[in-house]
Amino acid sequence: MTYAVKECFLTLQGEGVQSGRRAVFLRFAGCNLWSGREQDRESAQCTFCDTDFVGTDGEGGGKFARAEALADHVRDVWGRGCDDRLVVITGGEPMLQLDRPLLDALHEQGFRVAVESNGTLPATEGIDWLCISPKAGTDVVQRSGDELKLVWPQPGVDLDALEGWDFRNFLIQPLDCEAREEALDAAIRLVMERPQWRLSLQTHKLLGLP
Ligand SMILES: C[S@@+](CC[C@H](N)C(=O)[O-])C[C@H]1O[C@@H](n2cnc3c(N)ncnc32)[C@H](O)[C@@H]1O
Ligand SMILES: Nc1nc2[nH]cc(C(=O)O)c2c(=O)[nH]1
Ligand code: SF4
Ligand SMILES: [Mg+2]
Repeated sequence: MTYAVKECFLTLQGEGVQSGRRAVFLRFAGCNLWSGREQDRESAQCTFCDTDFVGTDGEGGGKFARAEALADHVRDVWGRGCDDRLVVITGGEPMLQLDRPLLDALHEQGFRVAVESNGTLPATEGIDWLCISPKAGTDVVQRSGDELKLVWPQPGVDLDALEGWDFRNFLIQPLDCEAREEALDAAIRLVMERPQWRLSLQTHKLLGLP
């Protein structure tokens, strides 16, 4: 399997329960809910994406013919001499490309592997931290994991149904858009009304980190 990587860089995890941790971000190219082209955004299944995941031309991106070569690249981006290695695999939609050989190769290099997925594809066995971020109107098949991170507001989402899914943490993340202040207010209101949810801010954006 050849892996198409948009970019691979070292930063802090900005979102969710693990936010603030040093992590290599491995961003795969391509998504099953949007082509990534602006002219297709309105007709896409996911219309609010904040990410460029098209092609392999980003920092640390490229095509990798073997899992071991990609895991070596991730290790090099992490740097030498630090333990507690963490890689966050995202995209695009990572479950289009993340397979068992890559998970094994990353574990072999001493990484804990976190994944950010839209949940429309079943997660590969062996992921250490699974974050699912459902999109309204899509068929989410992956209904268990470590954190469910819902971008808000999203018309058409059934919160009562989501609360029945098997997640250890329920997070609400304000939609980054022109109306971001209204989105933040709506997210805070939701947490005040439903205390099992916690606020997730995109702290890397506040900090000017990638
Ligand atoms: C770019 S997505 C890639 C992973 C996967 N495709 C997914 O949607 O979960 C990474 C995270 O950013 C969130 N996200 C995307 N666009 C956003 C926006 N405009 N505001 C807030 N969060 C956003 C997604 O919901 C997801 O949790
Ligand atoms: N710093 C930082 N943290 C993140 N957490 C999830 C991200 C993503 O795009 O999946 C992301 C990202 O793009 N940057
Ligand atoms: S599913 Fe994720 S990567 Fe795909 S368009 Fe939506 S937010 Fe972006
Ligand atoms: Mg991002």
